[in-house]
Amino acid sequence: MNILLVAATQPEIQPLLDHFKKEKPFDVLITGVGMVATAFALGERFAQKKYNLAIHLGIAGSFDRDLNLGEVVEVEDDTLAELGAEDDDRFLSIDAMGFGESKFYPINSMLLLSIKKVRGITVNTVHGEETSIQKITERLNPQLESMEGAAFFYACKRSMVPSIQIRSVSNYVEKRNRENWKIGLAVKNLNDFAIELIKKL
Ligand SMILES: O=C(O)c1cccc(C(=O)CC[C@H]2O[C@@H](n3cnc4c(=O)[nH]cnc43)[C@H](O)[C@@H]2O)c1
Repeated sequence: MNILLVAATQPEIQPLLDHFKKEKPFDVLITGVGMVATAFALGERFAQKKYNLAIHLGIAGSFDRDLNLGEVVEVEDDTLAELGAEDDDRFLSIDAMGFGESKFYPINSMLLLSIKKVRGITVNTVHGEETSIQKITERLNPQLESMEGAAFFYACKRSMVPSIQIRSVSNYVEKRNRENWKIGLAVKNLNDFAIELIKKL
């Protein structure tokens, strides 16, 4: 089975790479941060090689205070939150404009994971201001945000590659304060989970 592990940055999956140092039963793609980098890197890779499963691993911000910092979750749908147009004080999604779709899903990977399933959004600009957080909460009520997730699902859908997105909460979405972020904990929990998952595949 050809498995592709995808991450925006290498530090997010370094413990896993160290664990499987000698023999990696998967390929690795470090895309760079953001949707554009992710879509390009995946398009390029999928044109070169056929995969049976792509797994996106990364940290993320949570809108949902019922999720703990460091909690590992599966993103069950992911929306390109900024793709559309302003119509005075209303936001018109790309769907409403009739130009396409903004919400993407994993392609059935047949994996049943015993972690929470959450609604994600994907953004170019990390939310860090109260009014914008309130607005996006009213419009899409997301639980999690990342800068790559929907682009990952999009590329997998276009190439018909079974996909799964696993994220660990590094911070709450709030007025920006990096001191509150628990990146170390999130990376550790994400990698512990992913190592066990890969061993079972
Ligand atoms: O500073 C570090 O040590 C460090 C180690 C690993 C990763 C990072 C990153 O900053 C990764 C950026 C990555 O994280 C996602 N992310 C995390 N929190 C949020 C958020 O609140 N809103 C949106 N995205 C978030 C994002 O997908 C970035 O690609 C640092």
